[in-house]
Parts: sequence; structure tokens; C-alpha cells
Amino acid sequence: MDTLANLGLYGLGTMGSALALNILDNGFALHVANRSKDATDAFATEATEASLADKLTTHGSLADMARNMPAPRAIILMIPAGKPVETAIEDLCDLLEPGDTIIDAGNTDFHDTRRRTAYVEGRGLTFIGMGVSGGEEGARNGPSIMVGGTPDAWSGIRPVIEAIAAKFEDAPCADHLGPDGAGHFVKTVHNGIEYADMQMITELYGMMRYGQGMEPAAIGARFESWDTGALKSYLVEITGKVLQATDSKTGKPAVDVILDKAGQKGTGRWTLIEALRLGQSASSIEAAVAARSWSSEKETRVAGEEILAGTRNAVELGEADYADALLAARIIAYAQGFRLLSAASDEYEWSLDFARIAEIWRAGCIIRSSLLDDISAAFRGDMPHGQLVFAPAFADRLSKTVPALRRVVAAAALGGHPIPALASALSFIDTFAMARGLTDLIQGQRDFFGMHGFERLDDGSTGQHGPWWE
Ligand SMILES: NC(=O)C1=CN([C@@H]2O[C@H](COP(=O)(O)OP(=O)(O)OC[C@H]3O[C@@H](n4cnc5c(N)ncnc54)[C@H](OP(=O)(O)O)[C@@H]3O)[C@@H](O)[C@H]2O)C=CC1
Ligand SMILES: O=C(CO)[C@H](O)[C@H](O)COP(=O)(O)O
Repeated sequence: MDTLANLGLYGLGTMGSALALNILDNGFALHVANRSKDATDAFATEATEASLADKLTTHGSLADMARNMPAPRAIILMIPAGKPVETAIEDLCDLLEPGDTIIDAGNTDFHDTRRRTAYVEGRGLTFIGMGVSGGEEGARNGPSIMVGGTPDAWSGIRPVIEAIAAKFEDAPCADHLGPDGAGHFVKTVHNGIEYADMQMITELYGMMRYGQGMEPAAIGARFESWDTGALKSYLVEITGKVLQATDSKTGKPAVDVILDKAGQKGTGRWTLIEALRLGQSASSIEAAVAARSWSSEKETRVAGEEILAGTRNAVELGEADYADALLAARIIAYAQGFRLLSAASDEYEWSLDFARIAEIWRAGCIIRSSLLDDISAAFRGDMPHGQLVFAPAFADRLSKTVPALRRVVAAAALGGHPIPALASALSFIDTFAMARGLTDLIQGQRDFFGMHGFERLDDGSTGQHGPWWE
């Protein structure tokens, strides 16, 4: 596909309207439609006020848009995953013709993307599964974009995608990562890492707040100062801002008026499900998903505080302990995410380029951080056993920061502060720092109850049984 297709975008919610303005701002003509007409009208007004309406055409429905756009058409869907996307694709398959492209730019389970790619391409159309990260601000001013599809499909949309993407040192943070579900899977793992990073930040906030009696604004100021050093990242930056914000209605810190139940739309869970399917474990991501799920049981926790006599005792730690612990745990969360990408790349034969993925995450996306430059360099350099935590630059950083993570985990455990993600990150690194592990005993137990057999260390013979029944 060499001609740039006529662009359409369906779904003018938070992400769709911001992305549409970005596309128009970059000089491309755009057709738009939305399920409810109000949003289309509101968008047309917004585009007019921003002097971006001269290349905009609005339509009353997806079908109207598809019918009235000149071919070749590339229609971007920016709507919730699942049934809405399924229905839109079904409808478009009946309205579009060979040479046209459907782009699912929402957060979709990559298994659905693989299935839909086969289905849509079987109907003679082109399908692209495209992960977009950066929230509303990123979508408007430049997100990180992870594309899955054929090289031909990519070449057809590349000029638009590279124009609207975030730039890191002038290079677009967008690329074609592989066929079918590759783009959506990389976005899903991006979100898994996002969950882990947010959870680890939150655990440290909890210790400073309830273990050291610091006020949210003071903790926020700490995060703000960390955003200039090794922890420089979007999530640390916004944490500083959230913690320093005041609720105008009550005058209280804004966090203190927010119900402590975390929402989740599915990407963290999808990351875990796939990790388990691939025989992997991304334990810090798993801990973060679990923490969000447990948080939703507010009533149980209210009862539990009384029944279990929950206490949160004082902890004594310096600021550097918290900062170094976060750096160590963040490196481990990224490492677990990349291990999962590697396992999926092998399983689905995607040939993912991990250095490139780290590069396109350096700007525009929610997990952008100064570490990603070093991660891409590590993947291009010497990486023993393909493990990020073994790359010399990261092994060195871990040797300097894991002691602080250990102090933080120990203090949290003694003080009764829940730290599922930090603790699991530490156990990951401790496990991989031990040549002789503990599963000799597991193998013994399995053999005892199920005659499962084990391999002997001394002569390598397999299917061996222990002396349990002698
Ligand atoms: N918000 C974020 O930070 C990010 C979101 N995403 C993904 O982008 C996609 C859109 O999210 P977001 O913009 O936040 O969501 P919003 O809730 O802001 O907007 C949802 C949009 O989808 C439309 N929609 C909802 N249900 C249907 C349906 N059954 N059929 C057709 N259209 C429907 C809505 O139309 P109507 O106006 O009629 O309700 C609206 O235009 C999702 O896949 C999300 O996971 C990806 C990255 C970041
Ligand atoms: O993709 C995103 C950010 O990268 C979306 O904001 C997504 O909704 C975040 O996931 P959740 O809603 O489960 O926290």
C-alpha cells in the first residue's frame, strides 16, 4: 500500500478526540464519527475553536462515514475493547472494500487482534492492531505508538503515525513491531509495567505517610525532587503533582478525598494471563493487579482492620532508601516486562526488537522514564543470558540500590505496611542471584506424593525416585 489512505476516526471520547485534533494539527484531512451525535458536534466546535476544522468532515454514524469517505479508506477505531470493537469491525467489513484498512487503536487483548486480523484480511481488507499510550495529553500532543500488522499495512499509515507520534530527540516514538497482535501485546505489557510502577510508588507513599507521618504535600515534594535524577519519569512527576494538590471543596489534600478502590480496565490482567500461559511470572505486575483487586474490597478491609487488629507502625528510613528502593524495583519491573515480551516473541514468532521497543517508550507514553534510554542501550549491547538485570549497567545499578530495597521491604514487614510489589521485586532478584535454589525440596515432595520423579545432581539421570518408601 503506497498511497496514503483517506483517514477516518470513530470514537470521539477522551483519546479519540485528542488523537483527532493531533491528526488535524499535523495537516491531515480527517473524517470523524461517534456513536452519540452530541460528541461529534462538540468535537466539531472544539476543532473550529482551535482553527483545525478546515480539513475536518463529520458524519452521523460509522456507516455514514464509511460510505461517504472516498477510497482507499483507513478507519481508526478508538472505542472500548470487546463487543464495541467487534461490532464496529463486523459493520466495516460489510461497508469497506479491498484496499481499505481498519485500525483498532484502543487497548485490545492481542488474542482478539490475532483472530480479527485473520478474519478481516480474509475479507480482503487490511487490519492493524495499534497500541497508543500517553493518555489524553499524549494523544493530543504526541503519544507512543506500537503498531502490529503487515509491513505493507504499516507503510500505508506510516507518514501519519510518525507525524502524530511523540518525538525523542526528533525521532518518532512509533514503529511497526511485528505482525497481527504484536503491537497490542507490547502495549498490554507496557500497561503491566505501568501497573507495577504505580503500585511500587504507592507502596512507598504509604510507608512515608503512615510509617513516618509525612503529609501528602511533603511526600509530593519528595517525588517532585526525584523527578530530576535517576528516577526521572512521567509517573514520578505526576505523583508529585497529585500529592501536592488540594481539594478546593474541603481544603484537604486531594488524595484524602479519593475512595481507596482502584479501577482497572483489563490490560494488567491480560498481561498476567499471558505470562502464565507462557509459563512465565511477572511477579511485580501480578502483585500490582492483586493490590488493585484487593483494594476493591473496601468493606472487607474495614471489617479486617478490626478483626485482625491491623496496625501500621513507625518505620525509620532515609529519603535515599526510598529513592533507591524505587529505582531497584522499577528496574526489576521493566526486566519482568521484557522477559514476557521475549517469551511471547518466541511463542508467536514476532521477532520483537526489544531495544526499539524501549526507544519508542522514551517519550509520549505513561511509563516514559530516563531508564529507557539505558534499557535500549543494554539491549543493543552485552546482555548475558538475554536478561536485562544481568546487563553490566543494570547489574551495577542493582548492586547499589538493592540494599535499600532490602531495608525498605524489611522495615515495611516489621511495621505492618503492605508492599506486595516491592517484596515480589526483591524476591525475584534474590531468586536469580542464587545458583542453588530451593526447588530440590519441591521435587522431593512431588516425587513423594505423586511418583513424579526427579533428576539427580550427581549423574544427571532423570526419572529418579527418593528413598521415601523404604
Ligand atoms: N484514557 C486513556 O488514558 C487511554 C485509553 N486507551 C484506550 O482507548 C480506547 C478509548 O478510551 P477512552 O477514549 O479513554 O474512552 P472514553 O470513555 O473517553 O470514550 C469512549 C468512546 O467510545 C465510544 N463507545 C463506547 N461504547 C461504544 C459502543 N458500544 N459502540 C461504539 N462506540 C462506543 C464512546 O461513544 P459515546 O460518546 O457515544 O459514549 C466514546 O466515543 C479504549 O480502548 C481505551 O482502553 C488507550 C490509551 C490510553
Ligand atoms: O492505556 C492506558 C494508559 O497507558 C489507559 O489509561 C488504561 O485505561 C490504563 O489502565 P487502567 O484503566 O486499567 O488503569
